[in-house]
This record gives sequence, structure tokens and C-alpha cells, in this order.
Amino acid sequence: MKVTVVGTGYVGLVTGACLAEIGHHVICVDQDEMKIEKLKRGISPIYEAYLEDMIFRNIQEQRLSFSIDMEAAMPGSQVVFIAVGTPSLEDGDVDLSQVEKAAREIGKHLSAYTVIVSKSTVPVGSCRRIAQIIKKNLIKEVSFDVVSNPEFLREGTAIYDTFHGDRIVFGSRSKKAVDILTELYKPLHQKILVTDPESAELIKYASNAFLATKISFINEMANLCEKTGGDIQAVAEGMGMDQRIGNKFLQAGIGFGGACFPKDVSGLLKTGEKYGYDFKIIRQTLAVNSTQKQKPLEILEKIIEDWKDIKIGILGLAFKPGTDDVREAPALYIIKELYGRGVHVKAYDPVANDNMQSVLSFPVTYCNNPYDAVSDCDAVILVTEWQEFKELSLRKIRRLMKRKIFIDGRNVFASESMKKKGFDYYPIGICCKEIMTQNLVEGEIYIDESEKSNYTGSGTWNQIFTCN
Ligand SMILES: NC(=O)C1=CN([C@@H]2O[C@H](COP(=O)(O)OP(=O)(O)OC[C@H]3O[C@@H](n4cnc5c(N)ncnc54)[C@H](O)[C@@H]3O)[C@@H](O)[C@H]2O)C=CC1
Ligand SMILES: O=C(O)[C@H]1O[C@H](OP(=O)(O)OP(=O)(O)OC[C@H]2O[C@@H](n3ccc(=O)[nH]c3=O)[C@H](O)[C@@H]2O)[C@H](O)[C@@H](O)[C@@H]1O
Repeated sequence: MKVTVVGTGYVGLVTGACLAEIGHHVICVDQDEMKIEKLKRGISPIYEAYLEDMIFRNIQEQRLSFSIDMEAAMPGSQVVFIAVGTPSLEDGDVDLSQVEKAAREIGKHLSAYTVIVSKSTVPVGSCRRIAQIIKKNLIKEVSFDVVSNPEFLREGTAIYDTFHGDRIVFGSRSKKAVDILTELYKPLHQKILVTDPESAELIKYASNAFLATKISFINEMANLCEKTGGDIQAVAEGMGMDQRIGNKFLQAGIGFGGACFPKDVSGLLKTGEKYGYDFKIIRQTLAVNSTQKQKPLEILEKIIEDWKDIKIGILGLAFKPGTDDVREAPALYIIKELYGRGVHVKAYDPVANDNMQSVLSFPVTYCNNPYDAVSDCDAVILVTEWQEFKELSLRKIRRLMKRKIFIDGRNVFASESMKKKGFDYYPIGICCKEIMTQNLVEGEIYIDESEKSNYTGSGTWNQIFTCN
């Protein structure tokens, strides 16, 4: 089948390359000339495992090509994917300008029946709007269908996710369109759910908002663990063993980031507002996440008395491992805050140094390896759990650091072992101070000095704890 993909961001490129891989003839169009020039030479603008090889191979085998010209790309395409960006506006609403522009251009170049697929994440009702725009811009009278086909890939595992997805969703009332798309995706052998466009559009937002809420929930549990002496990893393990809950997306840390969760949760909240509905849970999901990002700073505020001449090393800049994407990355927020306190920030990421440098105007020292990034530092904050960091020589890290404050934002290391190695170690959701067992009276509540003034409880219980 001949397919056009409009937009060569993560989704456009992965969709295009994977459809070519399963035998279709795909042309990817982008308005960004430089990107297209690179892609024509087989160079991927994003870091994603296996993607560049797949692009290169499919160009060579003449199933994949790139263009900036919609007029040349569209003729003969049975399916046109819209995979352009839908970023957040200032107020959290969804900016649909790229989608609307793509729809106008598709309308102008439509010459025979075509299935137009919305792969971009768009608010409920957008397929209807896309169809209106296309209709308004048609040069000649042709029929077409617009189908919502949301994308569920994760950055870092995008190719795997495409070939091993849990489901493919088609939102359409047209049997003809659904049959064509079913044929297109047939080689993937995945479960297909066919529903109306409105439900398909909502499935995408509901899925992202639910996963983000699961993360905020476990982060709140982590905060409670710190106060009560629990260990969030044990709590998550115990919860995850219940198959109704599942063990995925229960990794506590310093909050979620990326191009999608923050913007899609805000977008769903805005949809609620537009329809007169206050979506209380996801409002709190966002609020919890923004507090969680502050955790490393809260920890440091308690330890560092004078910020003058403080040097801090950041390990990991990408919003998650496996990608060079720094959009809404927790590291962005942390670096800005540290810079505001006059800290000299050193940073290292295996692949995202350049991207961070292009969005941050502050003078950060970008390093070529993790050891340089921690060298002579008062504190280190591990922000992204790259495999490379799990294999670090901690003895060397300790030796290189000035003070030994280690904030582990992703709970990569074991508390006991870090303490034994001489670090002043701060994981997330794990109570770190030694539990004092002398002079304790059963039935009394013991809390840390700094928490005394906040304690308002009147009862007693048998658990004895001290916390950071
Ligand atoms: N990044 C991800 O992992 C995922 C993204 N999504 C959704 O997919 C959509 C695309 O996301 P990304 O790939 O991250 O986008 P992106 O913002 O990285 O890239 C969009 C691309 O579209 C191009 N573009 C914009 N308007 C165009 C036009 N009229 N004609 C030709 N090219 C045009 C831009 O130049 C850019 O290269 C968004 O709605 C996003 O929410 C969904 C699932 C996963
Ligand atoms: O719509 C999208 O763009 C995509 O958004 C997410 O994918 P992605 O943002 O690439 O990455 P995730 O693996 O979901 O991680 C998102 C953020 O949550 C954080 N996270 C994830 C899992 C967890 O247990 N804890 C946690 O803090 C990660 O560190 C990261 O910052 C969804 O997982 C995809 O299904 C969806 O297609």
C-alpha cells in the first residue's frame, strides 16, 4: 500500500519506518527542510534504538523516502497519516495549529478517496474538525474518511512497542476506512479495537492520564514511606503482585516528564473545563508531579547552609533513559533552580547533552563522562536511570566528590550499600537514618527533631521510626 506520513517527529518517523519495514511504500513529509535533507541521507534526527538502521535499510530497499513537498507526495496514497506536534499552549490547552495546517494541505492535494489518519494526540472532537478543514480546502470533489488511530509508543522503546503493542485503536464510523487500515496493519498481528472517533480520542488521553496518575500515586506513597519508615520499593513490589494493579509504572522518583504526560494531562484537564467538568484527580496528578520535581532541592536546602561556591553534578538530562529528548525533563527544572541559587552545575548524559545545551541558556559545564561530572562536586543528583549509571564505580565517584551527598532521584542504588561506601545517600521513598533502638518505649511515637513541630497526631502506635 502507498502511505504518506505528515510530520517526522518521533511518531511520524517510527510510524513511517515501521510501515516500510512491513512492506508498505511510505513517503514522510516534513516542512523542516534540514531534517528532510538529513533523513534522505539516512540520518535520524532523534536518538532511538534501531530507528536509524531501519530508516537506512528501507531507503536502500526503496520502500521509504522523504520530501518537503506534499503535492508530490500525496498522489496514489491510500492512507495519509497526520503525525505533527500538538504542544501545550501557555494555559495548558492543546495547540492544534500544526494539525490544522496539515489538514489544510491535505485537503488541497486530495485527488481520490483517501483514509486520513490522526496519529497526533488530539482532543475529543478533533477528527470532526479535521474533516471540516479538509472539506473546506478540497480543490475537487473527492470522498475521504478521517480516522482516529492514537499512538501508544514510548520513547526509548518505540520500535519494540510498535511491533509488540497491546492494541491498535481505530476510531471511525466508516467500514471502508477500517477495512483499509486493518489490511495496512495486518502484518503486525495485534489486537484491534474499533470504536467511534470520540472514544478513540479519549482512549489516548485516558491512557496517558491514568499512567501519569499511577506515577503520582506511587510518588505520594514514597513521601509517606519517608515519614513512616517504609520502603517504597517493597511497597510497590507488594502492590504490583496484585494482578489487578500490575507492577508497571510503580517506580517512584522525582516525577514524570517528557513530551507527552505533562501536556496530555493538562490537555485532558482543559477538555474537562470546556465541557464544565472539573477533573479533580488529574488536577492533583499534575500538582503532585510539580512538587515531586522539587525533592532534590528540598533535600539540599536542608543540608547546604551557604550556596556560595557550591558545585553540583547532574547525572542524566533526558526525561527518561533510551532517548535524547529533554522536553519537560525533570533535569531542566532542577538545573534552572540550582542556577538560581548560584550553583555551578556540571552535567552528563550519554546522548542528551547537546539537546539540553540547545534549550538552556545557562552556563552549565557539559561533561564527556559521568566521572568528570561528579568530580570536585559537593553533591550529585541522579536524574535519569541510564544503565551506564548502574554500572558506575561508586568508589571512584566517592573519591572524586568533595562532599559525599548523593541524591538518587530514581532509586538506582541500594541504601545500605551506599551508606557503607560512605555516601550521604538520599533515595526517594526510603527512610535512610539508622533506626535507633535504645531508650525507646513501646507504644510511643518517635519522630525526627525537624518533624516535631509538624506532628499533630494524638494517638500512639507501636511502630518506632525516625526519618529524614
Ligand atoms: N513523542 C512521542 O513519544 C509520542 C507522541 N505522540 C503524539 O504524536 C504527535 C507528534 O509527536 P512528536 O512526534 O513528538 O512531534 P514533534 O513535535 O517532535 O514533531 C512534529 C513534526 O511535524 C512537523 N510538522 C508540523 N507541521 C507540519 C506540516 N504542516 N507539514 C509537515 N510537517 C509538519 C514538524 O516540523 C516536526 O518535525 C503529538 O500529538 C504527540 O502528542 C503520541 C505518542 C508518542
Ligand atoms: O503519548 C505519548 O507520547 C506516550 O507517553 C508515554 O511514553 P513516554 O513519555 O515516551 O515515556 P514513559 O515510559 O511513559 O515515561 C514517562 C515519564 O514517566 C516517568 N516514569 C515512568 C514510569 C514509572 O514507573 N515512573 C516514572 O517516574 C519516566 O521517568 C518519564 O519521565 C506513554 O507511556 C506512551 O504509551 C505514550 O504513547
